[in-house]
Amino acid sequence: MLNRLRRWFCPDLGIDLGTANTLVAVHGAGIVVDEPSVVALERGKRQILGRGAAVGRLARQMLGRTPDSITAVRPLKDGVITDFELCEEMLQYFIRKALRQSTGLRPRVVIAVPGGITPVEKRAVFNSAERAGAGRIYLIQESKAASIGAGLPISEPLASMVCDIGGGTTEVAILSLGDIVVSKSIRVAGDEMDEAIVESMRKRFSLRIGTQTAEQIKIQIGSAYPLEEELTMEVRGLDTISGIPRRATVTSEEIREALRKPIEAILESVKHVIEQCDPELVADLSDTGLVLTGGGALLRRLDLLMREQLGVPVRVAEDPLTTVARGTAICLEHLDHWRHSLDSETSDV
Ligand SMILES: Nc1ncnc2c1ncn2[C@@H]1O[C@H](COP(=O)(O)OP(=O)(O)OP(=O)(O)O)[C@@H](O)[C@H]1O
Repeated sequence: MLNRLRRWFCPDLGIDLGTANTLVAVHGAGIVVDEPSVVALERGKRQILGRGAAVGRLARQMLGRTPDSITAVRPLKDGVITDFELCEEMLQYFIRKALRQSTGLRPRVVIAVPGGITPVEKRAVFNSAERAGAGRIYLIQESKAASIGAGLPISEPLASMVCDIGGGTTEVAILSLGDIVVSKSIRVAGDEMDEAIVESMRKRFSLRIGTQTAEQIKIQIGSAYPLEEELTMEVRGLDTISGIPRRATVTSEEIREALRKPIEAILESVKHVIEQCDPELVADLSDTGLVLTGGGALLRRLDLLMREQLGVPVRVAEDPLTTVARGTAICLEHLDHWRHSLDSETSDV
């Protein structure tokens, strides 16, 4: 009763602290924060602009287009915190936004983290969350949160497989009886795809573009497998020889070729996980298949390529960008069931 009252005043928060986006989910209210993981600073200073409000969407608009006096920074890279102070301020901003009104109480939070993070990186997440105002803090592996969010029957004695392709990391796991049986986390995901497009534009078209433009190209015409109708897009950039702005028309075939390496790396990690798994569980996969989550799952026809290469059914989760955050919220809802398998720490509540 006391707990329920406490939660009414200060709801528990599920957080997908991502390289590209941070999402906060509240039980009963769904996703209440969905913003890019970016902060804007005055160049040479450590203070976030707008008295700490230039965070998320507002800061992202500044990324790559900032006047010389302003710089926009992402506090995470490859799924882990690279700037502790800024990450803490960003988290604080998002937690406040999610709670709407301050009661002085510290919320319980479940934070999704990549499977491959080191103890030092884990500590950084605990510390940032604690200083950002969290009470008891639980860490859950992203692949597990993704499986829960995608509604996979992971508590059953049956293999479920998930591949979460985010901005900084790809998390692949086979789960059964509530836990991860085999997993792999690689630091190749959406950001690496954007870099591959930047590189290809430079080599093929002698055109310099930023990663923001590369991401737009990926989203607009990117694909992993031939399309029924191939697409084109006009891209603006700087001619690497003359140094003046120029346009070029790029095709989806060219972008597919540019994305070949990162996609191959992701496919290899999925194959590796399948190879490591017990044959009995692998047999289940021909029925249960693989579920793709994370923003990278939205790449056109990635499911088709994977199905062809892996020989198991592959489907994209519903609303893949929010699957991990929804998984953390479900986990909070059934904390007694999941608690034993989570890392946890508490600050003075
Ligand atoms: N339609 C799309 N096609 C391809 N990629 C997409 C699409 N929409 C978003 N993305 C990519 O998805 C990535 C962001 O996904 P997501 O929000 O799941 O990652 P994250 O949780 O922030 O990262 P991580 O889990 O690595 O910390 C970005 O690289 C973005 O470019």
